[in-house]
Amino acid sequence: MSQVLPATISPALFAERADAIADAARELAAAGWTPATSSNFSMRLDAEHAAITISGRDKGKLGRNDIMLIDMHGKAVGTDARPSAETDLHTQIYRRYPEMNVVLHTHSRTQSVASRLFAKEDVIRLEGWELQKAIAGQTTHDAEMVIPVFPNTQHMPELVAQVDAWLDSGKPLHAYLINGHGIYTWGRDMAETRRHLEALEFLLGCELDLRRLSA
Ligand SMILES: CSC[C@@H](O)[C@@H](O)C(=O)COP(=O)(O)O
Ligand SMILES: [Zn+2]
Repeated sequence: MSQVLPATISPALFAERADAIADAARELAAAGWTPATSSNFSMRLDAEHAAITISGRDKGKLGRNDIMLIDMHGKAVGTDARPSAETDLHTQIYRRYPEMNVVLHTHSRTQSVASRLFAKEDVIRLEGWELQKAIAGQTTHDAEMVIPVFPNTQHMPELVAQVDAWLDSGKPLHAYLINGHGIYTWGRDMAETRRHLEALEFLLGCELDLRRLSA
């Protein structure tokens, strides 16, 4: 499946972003966070376009040809390939946060179990962990960081509406879990987004351990 680029996007830029996505995906897959073709990854290219993983590919074996171009409404651009089934959750972040350039979604065991356990409470409240400072803008362990857990659905507009409702209420949002599904987080560049994802994986694991030990 070939990718034709609009004249405004240089092949070098697309290749660089596609390689960055594939590299990150390979590393996250090696950590066991993308089982059975799950997870999806994207990077903004300009105000109107993003590069995103093609749906259904093994995320541990991605190359440049597994990444495609979309517009900010989630439509394929210059290819017949099918973008991630969860593309709308990526474009929503790019539309709502013009300063964000990377979105990562994974399905680790820790993320999956935490999403089920904390779904009853609708949110996970993180407080007192030094690693909260790995999230951009967080300056102390001594503040509460709230990660919502949204109900899962196969109907993407419902998920988008849940995230929109949270954002419209004015509450901060650094990441969210989807119940029984996984995590979404984002950042200004790949390094920041990877840091967010790693910190959240660690913090969710700590919260699970605390629940287990205090049961
Ligand atoms: C293989 S089950 C996981 C999928 O349903 C989905 O949640 C996912 O993360 C990957 O979907 P994809 O369409 O490949 O981006
Ligand atoms: Zn998913």
